[in-house]
Amino acid sequence: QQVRNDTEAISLASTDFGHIVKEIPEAVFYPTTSNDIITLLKQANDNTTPIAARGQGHSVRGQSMAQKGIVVNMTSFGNEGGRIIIVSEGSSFGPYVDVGGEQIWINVLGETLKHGLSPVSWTDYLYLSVGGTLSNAGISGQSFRFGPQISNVYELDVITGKGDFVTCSRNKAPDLFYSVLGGLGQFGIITRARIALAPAPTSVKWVRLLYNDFSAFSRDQEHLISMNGRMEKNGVDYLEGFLLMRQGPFDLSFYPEPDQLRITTLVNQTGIVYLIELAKYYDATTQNSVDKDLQLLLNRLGFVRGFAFSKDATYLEFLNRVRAEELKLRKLGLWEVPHPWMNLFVPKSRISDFDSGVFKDIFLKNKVPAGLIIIYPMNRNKWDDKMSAMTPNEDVFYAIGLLHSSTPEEWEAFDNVNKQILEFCRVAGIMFKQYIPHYETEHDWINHFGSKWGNFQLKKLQFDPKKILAPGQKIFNS
Ligand SMILES: Cc1cc2nc3c(=O)[nH]c(=O)nc-3n(C[C@H](O)[C@H](O)[C@H](O)COP(=O)(O)OP(=O)(O)OC[C@H]3O[C@@H](n4cnc5c(N)ncnc54)[C@H](O)[C@@H]3O)c2cc1C
Repeated sequence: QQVRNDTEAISLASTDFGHIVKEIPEAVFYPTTSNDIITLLKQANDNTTPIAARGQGHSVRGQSMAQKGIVVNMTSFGNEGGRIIIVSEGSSFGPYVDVGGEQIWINVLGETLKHGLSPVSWTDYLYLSVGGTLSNAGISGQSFRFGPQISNVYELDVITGKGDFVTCSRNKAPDLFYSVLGGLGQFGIITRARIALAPAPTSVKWVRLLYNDFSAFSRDQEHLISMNGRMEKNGVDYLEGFLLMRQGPFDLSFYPEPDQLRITTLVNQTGIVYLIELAKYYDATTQNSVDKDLQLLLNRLGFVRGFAFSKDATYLEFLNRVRAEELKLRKLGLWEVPHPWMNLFVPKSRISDFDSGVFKDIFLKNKVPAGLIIIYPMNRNKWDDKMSAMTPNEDVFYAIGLLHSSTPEEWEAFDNVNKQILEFCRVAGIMFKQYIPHYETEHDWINHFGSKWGNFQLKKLQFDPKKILAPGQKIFNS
């Protein structure tokens, strides 16, 4: 059945991973072909019905919801067409894969690995849809070298808000291509993406290094991302970072049991331990040299001696690492809980002020439970400013994820901490950008898009003049 308004379909479409916002649609539409979506969008234009594509609903603030509108549940898409994931190896720009916008990245990886190939840029968690991550940017520890996922797209099929089917790329209908990438679902529904591939490694050295000093930590992170050529052999293949804070909570399961106590002691002594997580990929041809290469690299870094931990994983295990966390949390009933998450991009020139004002003052001093805090730098020249995604205006900026899980009673307290952080940045004049942004007033959106706002508005008029798409973002209907 293509249109459903039963309780099950409606209640799924009126919630998301955030468990904070609830917006109830009139109905949920289950398309199988592009024509289904075209017909729906043409009708919706006639009636000005709000329409939201829902990939996996892993937004945290209702971005894939449509109050009194129609949610397009993309999971049914492609079921009749058979064209879901196709790997092509011979082309002038190298191997690529054509994937449905509804596909989740774990399945893209599974298919491409059968050919010994893999996308190069990832998100930490792979059960997100291609259309959903390309509507934001898609970032992870590979972004410093390859850019976000949106930098690795060759072509898209998009059904615009007007209901027109358009194949677009840097050369063909480039306005639509650039608008849609990072475009928060405002211009069209992505039904296919052509994504760059490269030979896949088989294995990974997965390393964590502990620091008790922020400046040594950030210096090393910035040094590691400066080695960012596509074929770079001496650097790392993945780089992220985390915080371990005295007040917790933190998870020590990565580390050998005999080391866990001394890690806890280090955290208690210093209050905050900064942790670099890096990975070096290898395969049969490099397995004899990878340990030596890694050692050479580590010798030059300033982590606390004796606090380097390494393990081997398959490439698949490593990329799919968050799945193991998900399954653990699900078992404890801690996955489907409120997630008042906030992600920021902070310019390198102000990162140490952010450390003092947010990590040391707001969190540590006030003993605020910190949840998972992720922090790692990226190179802006790997992003394409013609795309809709926003970054700070500096060559290097840090992605900071403040990923709290909470009880239904407590999420507002965490959200108040988020507000305090935003206020701190405002007062300190830190020119950050929100990633996976959440704003509720036009004024804030104008501020977010800065000099791109005029063009963003124009493209909205061109591709979705009735402003029916992705109302849950609250950009044009706040
Ligand atoms: C556990 C977890 C880990 C995460 N880790 C990362 C990470 O490491 N890096 C990162 O970058 N992000 C990460 N995210 C955030 C994630 O990338 C975004 O929330 C993304 O939007 C989720 O994809 P989705 O398929 O669930 O999208 P949805 O929540 O379903 O949709 C998001 C937006 O995209 C629109 N949309 C959905 N499908 C389409 C389509 N086919 N065409 C056009 N628009 C569409 C929706 O209307 C909505 O506005 C994480 C999220 C979670 C829950």
